[in-house]
Amino acid sequence: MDFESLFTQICHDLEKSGHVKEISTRFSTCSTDAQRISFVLALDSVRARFQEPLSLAKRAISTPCKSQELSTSHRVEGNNYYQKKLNWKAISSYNRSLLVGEGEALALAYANRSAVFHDTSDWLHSLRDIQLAFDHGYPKHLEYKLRERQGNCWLQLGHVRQAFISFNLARNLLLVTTTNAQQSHKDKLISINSKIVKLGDDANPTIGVSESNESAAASIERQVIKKRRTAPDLNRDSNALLPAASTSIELTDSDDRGRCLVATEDIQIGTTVIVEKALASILLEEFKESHCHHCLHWTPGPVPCHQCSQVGFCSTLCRDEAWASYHQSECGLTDSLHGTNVGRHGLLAVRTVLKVGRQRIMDVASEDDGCNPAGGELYDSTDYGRTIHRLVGNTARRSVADLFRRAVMAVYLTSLIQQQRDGKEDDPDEILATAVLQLIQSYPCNAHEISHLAFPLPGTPSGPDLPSTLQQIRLCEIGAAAMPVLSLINHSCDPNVVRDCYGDVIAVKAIRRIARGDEILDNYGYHYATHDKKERQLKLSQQYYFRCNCLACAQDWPRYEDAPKLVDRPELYHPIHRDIGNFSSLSSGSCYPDGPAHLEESTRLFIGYLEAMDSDASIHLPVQEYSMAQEVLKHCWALSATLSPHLAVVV
Ligand SMILES: C[S@@+](CC[C@H](N)C(=O)[O-])C[C@H]1O[C@@H](n2cnc3c(N)ncnc32)[C@H](O)[C@@H]1O
Repeated sequence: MDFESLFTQICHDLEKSGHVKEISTRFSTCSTDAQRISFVLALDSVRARFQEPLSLAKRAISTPCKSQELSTSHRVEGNNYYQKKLNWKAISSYNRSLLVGEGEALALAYANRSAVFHDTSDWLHSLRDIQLAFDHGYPKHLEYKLRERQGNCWLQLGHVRQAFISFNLARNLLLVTTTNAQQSHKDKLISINSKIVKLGDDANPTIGVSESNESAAASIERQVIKKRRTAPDLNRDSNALLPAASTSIELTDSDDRGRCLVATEDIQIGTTVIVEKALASILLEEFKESHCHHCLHWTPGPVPCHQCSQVGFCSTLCRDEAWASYHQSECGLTDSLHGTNVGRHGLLAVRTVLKVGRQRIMDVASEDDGCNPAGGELYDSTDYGRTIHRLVGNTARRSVADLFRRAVMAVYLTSLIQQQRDGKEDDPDEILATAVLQLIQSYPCNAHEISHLAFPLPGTPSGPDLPSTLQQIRLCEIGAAAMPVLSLINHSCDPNVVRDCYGDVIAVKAIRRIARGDEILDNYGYHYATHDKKERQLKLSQQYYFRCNCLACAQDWPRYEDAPKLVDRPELYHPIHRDIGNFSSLSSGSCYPDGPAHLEESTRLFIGYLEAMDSDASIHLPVQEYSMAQEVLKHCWALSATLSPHLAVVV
C-alpha cells in the first residue's frame, strides 16, 4: 500500500484526536533516531493504520506466485515471435515465462530460449539455458534436440570434445526413441552421425560423459560471469586507509564542507582514482527482465528466483549469493515494497539493513560514539559501521514534520520486512527501524544512481534500418547504490571527476586536470552547463542542505548555450568541431561490442583537446568547446562501460 496515502490517513487521525500540537512538541524533543522510533511505535493511531497493509503483505507472501499456466501462455507467445523471427520479442516473452514458471514449464521455457540464443549466435547463453532445462527436468523423449543444439554451441565455442560428447548423446537418445521409425528421425540421425564423423577420432573423450558435463556446467557459468563488463584498474596501488581509492587521493576534513577527498599528486585527465563496489544496491522495478537483481549487470537471459516471480539474475551464482545474503528475507515481498512508492532511497535503506543483518546493526548501534573521524583510520567500503552508518544525514537541518514522516516510514518499511510466511506476529524491531530511519535521511544526500546506456534494438521503431547514431543512445537510471567512498566526494557545479557504472561497481575518472592538494569534486546532478545558478542553488539547498560556492556559482557562469566559443583559436576550434562531427555520426554498428578501437581513439583525441585547453593560461572557462569535449569523453567512457545492445527501455 502506498505510503503517502497511509501517512495522510495517520495525520487525519491525529488531527481528529486533537493532539497534533502536543505530539509535535513531544516529538521535537527526541534527540536521537532511536528516540524518534520509540515515539512513533508508541502511537496507537500509527499501529492501527498499519494493520491492513501488513496483513495484505502477509497474504501476498503466502500466495504462490509461480504458475505453470501463465508460464505456458508467455512461452506460446514467445514461440509465435520466434516463428516470425522477432528474436528479441521472443526472448522477452520467454523471460516472462521463466519468471513465473515452475517444474516442466520452466524446463521448456529454458529450452525454447536456448533456441533463440542459438539462432542469434549467443552460444554461451544457449548452452547455459540448455543446462538449466536439463536441471529442471526437460522431457527425456525430447532431449536429443537439446543435445544436438548443445553440440553445435560447443563446436562454435571451439570445444570439440564437449561437442563430440553432446552429439553422441543426441545420437544414442535418438536410437532409443520409440518413434525412430519416422523419416524425420532417420534424417536427424544421419545428420548427427555426419557431425560426429566430421569431428573425427581426435575428439573422442577419455573422461566419462557425466563427469565432463558437470564441470562443463560450472565452466559455462564462469564464462557467463566473465562476459560482464569490468571496471578499469586504479591508476596506482590502492590506498591502505581507503582501499577503494588509489594512493593519488586521501581522505581529509575541510572547514566548511565536512569530510572531503583531495589529490596527493597531480592527476591527469582520464585517470581512474576510485573503483568501488556498492555496499548495497537496488534495481528499479522496470528493469527486472533485463538486468540482474543482484549485480545490476545487463543480461539477455535472466535466471529466475526459485520461489518468487519478481526477480531475475544474470547467473545462478548471483541468484545463490543474493538468496544467502538478503533475498530470502525479502522474497515474496518485493511487490509489496514497490507498492509503498517510498522511492529508491527507502528501498535501498531496506536492502541495506537486510544485507548487513540485524546482529551487525545491533553491534554498530552499541559501539556508536557519534564521532565521524576523517582520515587516520581504515575506511573500508565493506564495513557498514564505519562508513554507511556514519554518512551525513543533515538531521539537525530537517524540520520536525520531515523527521516525523521519515520515522513513520521507517517503522512501516521495517514492519513490512518482518512479515513472515509462518504468520508470526512480531512487534516492529526498534533496532532495524532506527537503522532504516538513519538511512532514509542520509541516502537522499549520499546514495548514487546506477545508470546504463540503452541502445535501440533491431526490431524497435528506431532500428535497425536507420543507422542508430549516438543521439539515439540514452543513459537510463536503472538502480541506486550505497557507495561509501564515493559518498565522501563533495559537489561542484564544474566537477573534476565523472562516474561510470559497471553493474554495481562505479569507477571515478578525472575529467579535468587535478593539481596536488585540489579537492576531488563530483556533480550532484546540477551542472553549470545545463542548469542556471538560481536553480542549482535551490535544488542543492533543498536536497543537500548546503550553499554552493564553486567558481561557476561565484562568477555566475552562463549555461552552455550562452557560453563563449573558442572562435579566436582556430587551431583548436576547427579540429574539435570536426572530430565531434565525426564522433556523432558513428553508426551503432561500430559502437556495438567487442571492437571499440574507435572509442579508444576518440578518448585519446578528446583527452588531448581538454589537456590543451587546461594548460593554456589564456583560455578561461566557461567555453563551449571545453564542455563539448568533456561530453564526448563522458560518452566514450559510458559506451565502453556498457557496450551491449539490450532490452532496456530506449528512446
Ligand atoms: C555526499 S556528502 C559529501 C561528504 C560530506 N562532506 C561528509 O562529510 O561526509 C554530501 C554532503 O556534503 C556536504 N557538501 C557537499 N558538497 C558541498 C559543497 N560544495 N559545499 C558545502 N557542503 C557540501 C553537504 O552537507 C552534503 O549534504
